Amino acid sequence: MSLRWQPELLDPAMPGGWALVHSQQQFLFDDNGVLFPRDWLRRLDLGVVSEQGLGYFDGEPVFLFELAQPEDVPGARWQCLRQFMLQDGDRDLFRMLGFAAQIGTWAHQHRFCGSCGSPMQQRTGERAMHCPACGLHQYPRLSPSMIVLVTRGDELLLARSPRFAPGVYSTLAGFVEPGESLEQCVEREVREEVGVSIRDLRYIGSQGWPFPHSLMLGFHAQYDGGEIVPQPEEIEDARWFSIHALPGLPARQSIARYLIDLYVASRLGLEPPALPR
Ligand SMILES: NC(=O)c1ccc[n+]([C@@H]2O[C@H](COP(=O)([O-])OP(=O)(O)OC[C@H]3O[C@@H](n4cnc5c(N)ncnc54)[C@H](O)[C@@H]3O)[C@@H](O)[C@H]2O)c1
Ligand SMILES: [Mg+2]
Ligand SMILES: [Zn+2]
Repeated sequence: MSLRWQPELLDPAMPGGWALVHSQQQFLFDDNGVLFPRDWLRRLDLGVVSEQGLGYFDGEPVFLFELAQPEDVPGARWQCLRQFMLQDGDRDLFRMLGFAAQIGTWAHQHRFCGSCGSPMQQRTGERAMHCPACGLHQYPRLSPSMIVLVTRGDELLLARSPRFAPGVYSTLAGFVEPGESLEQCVEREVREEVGVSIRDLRYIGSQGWPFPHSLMLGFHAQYDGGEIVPQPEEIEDARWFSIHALPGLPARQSIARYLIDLYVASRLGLEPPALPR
């Protein structure tokens, strides 16, 4: 893995450095990019709700200014995290922004103790919020989610959610529920979303996914039985597609796309793709 982006717990009391400005899944940027001199940003007097030391980009310390809402800054604009992902450029930059968005949103949403309502404080020495009144600790939130490509020989079961861009179909995904194993989650989600049963579940790989705080655990599975019945509201359409006539597919940077490309490559005897990180 590349070394341009290295997360690390930096003390915000440290002087200088660069800073990202984040609010509601958007980042401030200008002609020089998303990193601004931190001391210059300080003088703008923005509505910062949390400042976090994130790590090193190209060896330079990077901090985060989390704002309550996106504010106007002369000469700069705001752009969604998803847009940065789709600009097929710098993977390290996107990994840094994905990390920053998750830490910033988490810090913003844990300013007050969920147990007693007191203001929380940032802990020194670990990435956690701490309630001085009742002792509660809160760590950055991660939601394990499974994602699975169901296949039947040369056919792939792909579905579309009403949220997708027109014509795009993808693999099935869903959040793990308390008490369930990943295997049970995959079987349940496939049953709920398309009504079919599966067998020969095989774990393929994982991907951190900052929309909004998922850890994607990717599988291949074989179709076992049942007719496709799309889940009302969640699934607009689901069908079998031949590997020779695929519809619009998810972004190259997603593990959804990797699961599809990997299977197609194996059927066609092609070189396997690399797991996006
Ligand atoms: N990287 C990829 O390739 C890829 C592809 C597809 C989906 N995903 C991600 O997988 C995750 C799950 O996919 P889905 O949207 O199909 O899930 P899903 O099928 O479980 O349905 C989403 C709904 O589940 C509910 N929900 C249950 N637990 C939740 C939790 N912990 N956080 C938020 N909502 C919760 C909400 O009502 C939400 O609207 C999402 O974060 C999505 O962005 C990633
Ligand atoms: Mg789903
Ligand atoms: Zn408390």
